[in-house]
Amino acid sequence: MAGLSEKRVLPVGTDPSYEVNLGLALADLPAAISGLVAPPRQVRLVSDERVFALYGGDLVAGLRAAGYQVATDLVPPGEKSKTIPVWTDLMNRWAAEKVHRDDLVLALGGGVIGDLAGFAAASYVRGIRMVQVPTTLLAALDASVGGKTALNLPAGKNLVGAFKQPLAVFCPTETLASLSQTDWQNGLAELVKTAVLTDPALFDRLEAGPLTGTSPDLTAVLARAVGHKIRYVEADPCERGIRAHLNLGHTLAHAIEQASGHAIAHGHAVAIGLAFISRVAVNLGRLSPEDGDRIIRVLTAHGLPVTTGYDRATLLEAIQRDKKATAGGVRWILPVAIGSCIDYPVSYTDLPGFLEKGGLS
Ligand SMILES: NC(=O)c1ccc[n+]([C@@H]2O[C@H](COP(=O)([O-])OP(=O)(O)OC[C@H]3O[C@@H](n4cnc5c(N)ncnc54)[C@H](O)[C@@H]3O)[C@@H](O)[C@H]2O)c1
Ligand SMILES: O=C(O)C(=O)C[C@@H](O)[C@H](O)[C@H](O)COP(=O)(O)O
Ligand SMILES: [Zn+2]
Repeated sequence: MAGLSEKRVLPVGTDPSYEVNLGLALADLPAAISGLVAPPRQVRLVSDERVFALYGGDLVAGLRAAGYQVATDLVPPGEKSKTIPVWTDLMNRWAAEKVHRDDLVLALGGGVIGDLAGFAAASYVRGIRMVQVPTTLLAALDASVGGKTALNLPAGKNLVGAFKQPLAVFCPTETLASLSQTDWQNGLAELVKTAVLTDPALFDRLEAGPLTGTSPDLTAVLARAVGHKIRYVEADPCERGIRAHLNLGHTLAHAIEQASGHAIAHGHAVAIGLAFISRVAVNLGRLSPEDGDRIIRVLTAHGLPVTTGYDRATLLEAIQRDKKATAGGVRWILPVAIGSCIDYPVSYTDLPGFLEKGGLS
C-alpha cells in the first residue's frame, strides 16, 4: 500500500517529552528501541493474541538479536482484556518474573493493549518505562499519543487509569494493512471527531472521499490528526481543561459501550456519539442544520453508524459516571461549527431534556 510507506516524526512537548514516529518499519523497531533503552534489559512485550500472531514472532526475534531478554504477555483480543483481573494477572507475573524498574514495557497492538499495558507500566513499582507500538488506525492517530491509560470497571468505561507518557511512540503503519474493515472504520470515527473538533480543512478532505489504506495522503492525514492530538495534550496533559475537548462525542459513546457490554466497539460508539451531539447542537440553535447534516453524511460515507438502539433510561446511569460529570451536572463538548467546539454544562435536572434533543427518548 503506497500510503503506508511514508515516514513522519512529530515531537511531543510534554514532561517528559518524546517523539511520535509514524511509518517506522517493524524490522527497524529493535534498533530504534536500543537508541532509547540500551540492552541488555528485559522487554515485556504486551500484545493481544491476534496481533502477536501477525507481527510478534519477527519482533521478538529482532529484539533478541539486538541483545534484549524478551518475555511476552499475551491477552485475548478485545475490550474484555482492559479489566482489573487481567491487570492483576499481569502484575503478579511481572513480580514473579522479577521485572525491574529499569526494564521496558512494549505495547504492541490497538488501543486496548495501549491502555492496559500503559496502566500496568504506570502502576507496577510505581512506574516503569513504556513504548507504544500502535497497530490499529485508532491507536495510531489517537490512543497511543498523550499518555491516557485506562481499565474498565463493571460499572463503567475507563473508570480506572493514570496519565503516563510513553518513552516513544513507534507506529509501524505497514501493520494497518491487515486491519479488518470494521477496525479501520473505528479509527475513522476518531478522525472525523478530530476534524469536527478543530480542522475544517481535514473535514473537507474526508467529505471528498473516505480515507483508505491506499489513499496517497494517508500518512499526511495521520500526521495531521496526531498533530492536533499533540497540541491538546501539550496544552493540558492531565485534562484539567481544554484536553476534555478530545472527548467530543465520548459521553454518549462510553455509555453505549457500557450498555452493549462492549459489543459496540469504541470507534463505532464515538460515531453514534458524534451524530447525537451534532443533533443536540442543531436543536439548541448552536450548530447550523447544514453543518449538522454534513457531519452525519461524512460519518455515514465512512461506513459508520449514526443512531443508537438504546433508550434514554438505559444510558442515563452511565452518563452520570462520565469523567466530565460533577456534583452539579455533566460537562458536554458541543460542536458549534465544523472545526469549533465549546464546553456546555448541563444540570442533572436538565439532562433528560438535553438527551431528548439528540433523539433519545
Ligand atoms: N488512551 C487513549 O487516549 C485512547 C484513545 C482512544 C481510544 N482508546 C481506547 O482504545 C480502545 C479501542 O482501540 P482499538 O479500536 O485499537 O481496539 P483494539 O485494541 O481492541 O483492536 C481492535 C481489533 O483489531 C485487532 N488488531 C489490532 N491490530 C491489528 C492489525 N494490525 N491487523 C489486524 N488486526 C489487528 C485486535 O486484535 C482487535 O481485535 C478502547 O478501549 C478505547 O477506550 C484510548
Ligand atoms: O486523549 C484524550 O484525552 C481523549 O479523550 C481521547 C479519546 O479518544 C479516548 O477515547 C480517551 O480514552 C477517552 O478518555 P476518558 O477520559 O473519557 O476515559
Ligand atoms: Zn476515543
